[in-house]
Amino acid sequence: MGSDFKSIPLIDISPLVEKIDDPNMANDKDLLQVVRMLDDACREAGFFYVKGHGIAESLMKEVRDVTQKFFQLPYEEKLKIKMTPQSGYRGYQRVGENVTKGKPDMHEAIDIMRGIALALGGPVDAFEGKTAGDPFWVCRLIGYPVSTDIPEEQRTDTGCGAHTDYGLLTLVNQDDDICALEVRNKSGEWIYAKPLPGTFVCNIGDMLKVWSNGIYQPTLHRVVNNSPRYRVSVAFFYESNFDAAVEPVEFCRERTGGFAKYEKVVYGEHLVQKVLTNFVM
Ligand SMILES: O=C(O)CCC(=O)C(=O)O
Ligand SMILES: [Fe+2]
Repeated sequence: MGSDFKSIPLIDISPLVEKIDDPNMANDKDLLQVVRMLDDACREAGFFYVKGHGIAESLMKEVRDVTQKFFQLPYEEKLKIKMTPQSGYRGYQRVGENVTKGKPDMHEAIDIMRGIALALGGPVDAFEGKTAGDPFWVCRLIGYPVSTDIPEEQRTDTGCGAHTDYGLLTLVNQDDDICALEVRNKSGEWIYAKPLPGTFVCNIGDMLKVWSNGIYQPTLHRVVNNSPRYRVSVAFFYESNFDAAVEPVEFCRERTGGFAKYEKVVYGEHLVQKVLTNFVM
């Protein structure tokens, strides 16, 4: 579990995308090969790139361009959609408002999500009648300013401090010409997840560790924008339902000595605990 990987694998998932609704998918050799590569990547690095996902590179770029445009607006404009408890913790977060391990992160962001208001006791009506049992996802648009554009008294050296993601799987559409996302291997070296145009960088989160009884381990990562340009990324977090009780599944327990290495976790509780320690208002 975990290794001294020096680079992050790139996986062409087109056989999987093509056959995803095919009842005979389990007999497809190309598809099985993709599944094997995904399995290896989750065991070794906890990180992988995907191509062949079917989303046009032009659309991925457009999403980043719109994100960039929003963050260029005057601060007063951005504040019109400010993230508050009343907004269900959706909306705009200024530079320094997000905190990782006690240190303010040098990024601004917009969170678009559902479910979390219920978990945090926010207004349920903001969520169009959705209930706690609905699948949970969060989309986060992130901007990392050039450090000299941040007032010196606010400035730290990290765009986003070292962390693992909370949920199951994260997909990141990152700027295609700025190297800033770093992933830690077992020896403690930081390996760049350098941009590969047209790909998503994917990584597994804390819940997949519990579910797989530790066969898959989430990997620490951080963002440091040392480039002379503003960087944007768009992250999609795929998560457990907030009321889901996640525990090691039986076939993973059998493969790892027969007993559960992790206790049952109610996802909403894990999330609230992590989000509240990551947030200042
Ligand atoms: O901006 C990135 O490339 C990654 C951001 C990240 O790790 C996160 O928001 O959890
Ligand atoms: Fe992350």
